[in-house]
Amino acid sequence: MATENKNLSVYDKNKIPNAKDLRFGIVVSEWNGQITEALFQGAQEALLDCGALPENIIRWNVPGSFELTFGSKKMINTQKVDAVIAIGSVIRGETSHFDFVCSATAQGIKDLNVAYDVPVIFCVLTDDNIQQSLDRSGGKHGNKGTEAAIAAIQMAVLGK
Ligand SMILES: Nc1c(NC[C@H](O)[C@H](O)[C@H](O)CO)[nH]c(=O)[nH]c1=O
Ligand SMILES: CC(=O)[C@@H](O)COP(=O)(O)O
Repeated sequence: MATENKNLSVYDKNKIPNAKDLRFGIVVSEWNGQITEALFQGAQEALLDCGALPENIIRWNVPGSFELTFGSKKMINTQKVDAVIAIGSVIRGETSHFDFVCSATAQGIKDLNVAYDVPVIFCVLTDDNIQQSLDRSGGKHGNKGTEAAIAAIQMAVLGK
């Protein structure tokens, strides 16, 4: 199902575990800050709505999406979190740099999920234009940050 057929912000709170005892790290890329701030707001609001305590949400900023892997690894190694949400916005430019940044970021975050026992949620928009990014960070398709927060809660309690 493509995003256009699903609202990223819709969740059934009754089916989501309470997050009051969970600690979350959120690593936010500063590239395309208008978009990543909206994604962060969506994620933070959903975590709080599901019972997370404000003091249990630790936010770090990194320069760009490529640095999300290192930032998430350092968050895991130093902050005793139950899940990490990696937030980024990559928008295609004139060159193939987009492909390398997207691929490296996706692979890097996947590698963290293999190497560590802390889930790292891929909340990185990889869009062809700014409108697609706006539509997925609080626009007509909802907020990917909300979706990522719900996934973070679900993965944090998986197997417990
Ligand atoms: N063009 C975008 C970037 N580029 C920067 C890289 O992510 C990285 O910070 C740089 O190559 C230094 O290592 N990053 C984004 O997050 N979004 C973009 O659209
Ligand atoms: C995703 C990128 O790195 C891209 O926005 C950079 O733009 P350009 O390919 O025009 O240098």
